[in-house]
Amino acid sequence: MTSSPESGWAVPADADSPHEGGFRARMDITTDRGGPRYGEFSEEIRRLMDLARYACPTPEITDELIDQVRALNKRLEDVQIDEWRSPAGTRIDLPARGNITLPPYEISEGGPDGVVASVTFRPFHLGGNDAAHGGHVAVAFDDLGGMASALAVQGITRTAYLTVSYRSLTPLRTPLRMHTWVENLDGRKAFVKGTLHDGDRLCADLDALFIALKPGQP
Ligand SMILES: CCCCCCCCCC(=O)SCCNC(=O)CCNC(=O)[C@H](O)C(C)(C)COP(=O)(O)OP(=O)(O)OC[C@H]1O[C@@H](n2cnc3c(N)ncnc32)[C@H](O)[C@@H]1OP(=O)(O)O
Repeated sequence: MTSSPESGWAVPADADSPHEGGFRARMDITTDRGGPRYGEFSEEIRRLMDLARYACPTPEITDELIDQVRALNKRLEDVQIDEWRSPAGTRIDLPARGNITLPPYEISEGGPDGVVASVTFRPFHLGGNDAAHGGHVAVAFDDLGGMASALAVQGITRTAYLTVSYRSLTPLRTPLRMHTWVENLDGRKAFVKGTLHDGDRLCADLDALFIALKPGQP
């Protein structure tokens, strides 16, 4: 078992792990894990986060909610699995590969010219004054910048640096256009640029370096 002493949370270690360096040496992709309604489950979890972010329950309702969320967590504890086989991150048929920790996005283009996606920051991605938190904007750039670099090097990359310039407020609940592309490929180094637009308005742009991992590199 791999465990986190702070929370007592543990996931079963995979005796036959496909992890041989990088994020995932063998991409074990399937759209079956979690079942046909896994996308609905992810969406309900996001909705839970949205509602919790803006909720102001009475003490009695907080007591009730704790019991209900504990029961839900208990149910999820029973079906824990290692990161390499969890649907979250491998369900390529779902927004953001089914990864509920990412701002949900849907890719419309992905290839040598980069990646174009529609990203929607949810109410729970609030930074302040109804605008997205800058950290969540960086998360979206990291993932889609990582995808553009992975496509360019045809392998796994890791972020060496990532600079986001915030040009105007990024709205919540609005489909936004994110474009990431490799400006320059120099050996293992992929210099990536990116933009995030709300219609014609530039919300943020990206300047990042991703490094292609060597075989076996963690
Ligand atoms: C399809 C699926 C898509 C999924 C996308 C998911 C994307 C998510 C991406 C991430 O979030 S990754 C997590 C955040 N990143 C990290 O945790 C990385 C931590 N750092 C490292 O692991 C290593 O430092 C790193 C792999 C980035 C580089 O180490 P290496 O030992 O492989 O490279 P090395 O130090 O030999 O440097 C290689 C080249 O890069 C240059 N370099 C490395 N780090 C740099 C840096 N920070 N700034 C500028 N240049 C840098 C370095 O100077 C050198 O240049 P030259 O080849 O010209 O000599």
